[in-house]
Amino acid sequence: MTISIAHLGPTGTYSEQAAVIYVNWLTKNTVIETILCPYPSISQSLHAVAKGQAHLAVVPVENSIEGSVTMTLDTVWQLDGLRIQLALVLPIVHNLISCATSLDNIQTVYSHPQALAQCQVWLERFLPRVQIIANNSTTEALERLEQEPTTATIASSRAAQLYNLPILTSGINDYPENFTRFWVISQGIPDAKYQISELTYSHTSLAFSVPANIPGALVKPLQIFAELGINLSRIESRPTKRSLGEYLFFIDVEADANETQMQSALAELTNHTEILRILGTYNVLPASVL
Ligand SMILES: O=C(O)C(=O)Cc1ccccc1
Repeated sequence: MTISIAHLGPTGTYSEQAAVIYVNWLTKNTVIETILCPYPSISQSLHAVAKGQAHLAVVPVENSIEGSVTMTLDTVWQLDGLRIQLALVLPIVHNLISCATSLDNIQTVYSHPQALAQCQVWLERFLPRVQIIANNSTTEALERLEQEPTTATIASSRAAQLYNLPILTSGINDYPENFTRFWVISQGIPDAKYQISELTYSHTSLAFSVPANIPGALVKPLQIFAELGINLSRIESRPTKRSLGEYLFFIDVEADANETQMQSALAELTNHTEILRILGTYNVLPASVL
């Protein structure tokens, strides 16, 4: 069986790097064969899965410095039926890739907004006068660098290698401890063949809207987990896009959705939420696999 895996392209993105790690793990642990399919945006890779054009998508969801990748959260909410099969966390090391011989010759820097944000102090210090242009991905502008020696891109060393381009300065992220969490996402019911086969799952991700914008609307959903002694590892709000000040909540819970306590929590949660989506119950690929 061959499955297609959508990811943010063109080739060499951090998302592709995460997809390759997942593919290596699949190859070692299953008989599944894979084909990687680059898409021009995170949203398009998720739409490809929703439309059945790809079996899976590997998308960034959260960075330890910059926080949520809002495009991922918004699209996962919008496309009902997507399921998280697995998570993996990748260390991120950004590099300034350019054919310029010195920083003084650079006029424009391109990259994905997350990468630009993760290097903003470095950029202000070493390239305070350059024009900064946000792209859909860290690799979108790489093909122009050879023709435009006054431009640079922030991307991975793997990307520099793939495009045969020089790294002018390496390790330019503002914080050395820089990690991004990726989700492996499918459409429909969870599928054991894409997951780490263990008896239980370590995480469950939920998203919900609350019935009314009233005092305490969020307290009750949170109280359910507190009272059952279930730990939350993340909470994020996003605008509903219906009216100013109305939010959706994304919650990661350190528990298996199939456990009895979680089943009670989820049943109770339906009484205190407007729309409740269980985005997935899954494990995290161990760091030893990276
Ligand atoms: O543009 C990429 O390479 C991506 O995969 C998005 C991204 C950007 C910066 C850090 C992690 C993921």
